[in-house]
Amino acid sequence: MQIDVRHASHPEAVRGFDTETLRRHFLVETVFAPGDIRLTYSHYDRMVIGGAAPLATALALTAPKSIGQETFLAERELGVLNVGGAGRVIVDGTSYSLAKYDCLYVGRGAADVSFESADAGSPAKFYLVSTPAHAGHPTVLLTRDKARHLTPGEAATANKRSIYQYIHPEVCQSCQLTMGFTSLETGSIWNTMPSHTHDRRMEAYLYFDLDADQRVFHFMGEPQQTRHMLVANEQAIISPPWSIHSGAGTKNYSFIWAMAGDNKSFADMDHIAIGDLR
Ligand SMILES: O=C[C@H](O)[C@@H](O)CC(=O)C(=O)O
Ligand SMILES: [Zn+2]
Repeated sequence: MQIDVRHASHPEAVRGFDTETLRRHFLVETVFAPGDIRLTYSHYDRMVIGGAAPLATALALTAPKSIGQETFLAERELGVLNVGGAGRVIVDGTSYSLAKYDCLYVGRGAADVSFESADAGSPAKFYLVSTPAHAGHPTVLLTRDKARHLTPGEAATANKRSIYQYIHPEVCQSCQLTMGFTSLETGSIWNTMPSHTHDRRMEAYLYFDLDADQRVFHFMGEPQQTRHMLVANEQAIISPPWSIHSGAGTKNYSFIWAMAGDNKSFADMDHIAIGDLR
């Protein structure tokens, strides 16, 4: 297991970042390393994102020094969403089967968490998001049919999409974590346009189901100081609370979004008119 610590950047500093510096601070190039767990610890709201990609043997979630606890979830909650083949997450001896697009919420205090693939030839890819938590909520398996399903956007603006909300106040209890995924229809390429910010919460995206030779132009930055990063399949971005987070793909794709901060609202976004972006 490896953990990469990313400190928070002030928006005034980010105005001067070149491409490599932007990518070093805000892009996670390797989320899934076969047979390993890779984590990135962001100091924005202390969100940890990463991937568990088990092959023939199970992978255990241990507590690196950055977490400061005996066990990873001693003071944290965890969301797991599978974007690979079928697999299992074992939490304190209880095994949960996750097909692709299934999600598991693991409450604070779970001591032993491990990940297995059902078939090493078609390995599971568990995307992980963990945030500090000060109460224990029940661990719950959320299959795709349990998610809240929204269908915003239009073909004319190339943003017709399905949003599946899993770790969401109407679906499951959590302390501060919200998590789900969004899938664009063929021919639609824009996510989150018009853009928004929510300084109350940071956000992270994992782009997936994107063809290997295609890319997403991910837009970030203050609304009048936008920058972009070119993102490939199964790469993640960290979105600071002050930043827009919108993407335009060279083809349709999906992405897992997750947020942490002062509330779990989806209704308080600060929208930015397209004409006001710079
Ligand atoms: O604050 C909410 C997040 O940015 C995502 O839920 C947005 C999203 O999935 C979309 O517009 O497609
Ligand atoms: Zn957002």
